[in-house]
Amino acid sequence: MVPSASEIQQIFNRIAPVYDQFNDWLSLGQHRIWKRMTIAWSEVSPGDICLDLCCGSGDLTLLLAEEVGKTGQVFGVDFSVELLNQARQRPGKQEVITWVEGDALDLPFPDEYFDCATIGYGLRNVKDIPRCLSELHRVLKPGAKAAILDFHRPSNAIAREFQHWYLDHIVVPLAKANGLYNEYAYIFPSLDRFPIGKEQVELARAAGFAAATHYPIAQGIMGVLVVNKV
Ligand SMILES: C/C(=C\Cc1cc(O)c2ccccc2c1O)CCC[C@H](C)CCC[C@H](C)CCCC(C)C
Ligand SMILES: C[S@@+](CC[C@H](N)C(=O)[O-])C[C@H]1O[C@@H](n2cnc3c(N)ncnc32)[C@H](O)[C@@H]1O
Repeated sequence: MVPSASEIQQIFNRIAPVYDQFNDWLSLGQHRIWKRMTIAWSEVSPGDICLDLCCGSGDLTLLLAEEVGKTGQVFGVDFSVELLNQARQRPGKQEVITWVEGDALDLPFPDEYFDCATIGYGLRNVKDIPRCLSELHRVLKPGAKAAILDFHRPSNAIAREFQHWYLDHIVVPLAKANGLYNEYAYIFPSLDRFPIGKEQVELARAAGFAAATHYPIAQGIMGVLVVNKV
């Protein structure tokens, strides 16, 4: 069964206390590299006004904040109050960041407001991917780029087998031991129905992005969709 938006919100509120620690453990620290690659693809520059959509505990938001310098601004948007609370407490360049409790499907920003944007592990979790992409397109300035990091279903059969095995035998048991079985068991079905790279490119074009490229990373277990509003 596909969870409702409020069930998704509850999943992330419940995992908030362990979210960062689990990401480090489960990815053996690799998610930090994938997030730095995402920042590079966003082409963030000093002085930019940036959006980190579905910011969660704020990894990408804090990385963007390092790049925009003193004159830039970064907005981190999420609908999980508990993850936003974690984000607010983290060390880093908080002075250029505004944390916003909001819905990725109905963004509280004017048209053409942002110079660049990121989404980390958010697109797969929203209820309406075309609408999320269309909102992203609306709030970006002409010429702006966005980089969207998420799980991906590898085309290589060995990598695909490994991904299934890892989710079933490492991720879910660790979560279960910490009373979070349902929350982490949700990752596999959400990945199973998530469009693959080629389909993501088509969705981005339909949302109005003139250019869109999907880059598989980590043997195709993850991917970054880079979109450009021309
Ligand atoms: C970054 C990670 C998870 C983010 C994440 C995303 C979600 O949508 C969730 C939904 C519900 C609960 C939690 C999450 C959530 O934490 C961690 C990802 C780890 C991966 C499962 C795979 C890591 C595999 C390897 C150890 C790296 C292999 C690299 C290689 C080159 C093959
Ligand atoms: C897996 S977490 C990713 C957090 C962070 N971006 C990262 O890379 O670690 C997915 C996030 O998407 C948020 N999310 C899902 N649907 C949303 C929506 N409609 N509006 C705002 N946030 C949403 C969740 O609350 C959660 O914080």
